[in-house]
Amino acid sequence: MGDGLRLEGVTIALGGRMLISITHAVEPGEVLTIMGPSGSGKSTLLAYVGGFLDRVFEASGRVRAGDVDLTALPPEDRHVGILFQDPLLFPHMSVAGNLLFAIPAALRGKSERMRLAREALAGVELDGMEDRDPDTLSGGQKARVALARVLLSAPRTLLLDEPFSKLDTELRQQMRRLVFSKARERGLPVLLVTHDEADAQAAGGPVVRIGG
Ligand SMILES: Nc1ncnc2c1ncn2[C@@H]1O[C@H](COP(=O)(O)OP(=O)(O)OP(=O)(O)O)[C@@H](O)[C@H]1O
Repeated sequence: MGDGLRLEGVTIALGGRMLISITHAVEPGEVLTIMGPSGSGKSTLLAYVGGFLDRVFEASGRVRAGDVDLTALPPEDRHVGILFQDPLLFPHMSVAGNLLFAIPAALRGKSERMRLAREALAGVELDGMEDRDPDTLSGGQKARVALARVLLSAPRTLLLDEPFSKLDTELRQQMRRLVFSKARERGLPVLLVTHDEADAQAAGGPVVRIGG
């Protein structure tokens, strides 16, 4: 089981106006849903956790994963996995290429890397799709490749920025189940940003409402 995530006295302001003020603990496998009107600062909070907040914002407070203070680390050392609205697959690489790219560099053996990529594809019910071009996949399949890729990157926490919003109702339900079950299996704490109350309900965890 992984570590929990703690937001400790996190405040983010823009031009002297306070956008976010939050203290919250997220248990391993738990989803904290963050809701609020457009422009309230939801994506900004994820950027702070990921370490890529634009310098125009004034931010303070700590983000900890277990005993590790993520705020003291550069983004590449935080091991934070992110899924956005768009799957953001590299179009010039095969599905396997997109997956291999995410595997930590320390795992160098080619056949071992390929085995992990195949296993990750099977884990999102895309067995045998490794040679396909992303362009030839459906929206739901692309979303699952993006999920497989983020899981392969060995994240210690998952940030979800409206990752279901472009999927139709049925696919959205499937994708929610898949993402939340993977997070539970691996004991990953999750921050989910969404406008959709049904996402929050499916996530089953606490909901924080910001702004408005
Ligand atoms: N790089 C930036 N420079 C200046 N202002 C920014 C920047 N990025 C975001 N903002 C502003 O910060 C505020 C919060 O934006 P953010 O994207 O976090 O909102 P959000 O709640 O995620 O909105 P939405 O639901 O529309 O995605 C907004 O007023 C936005 O205009």
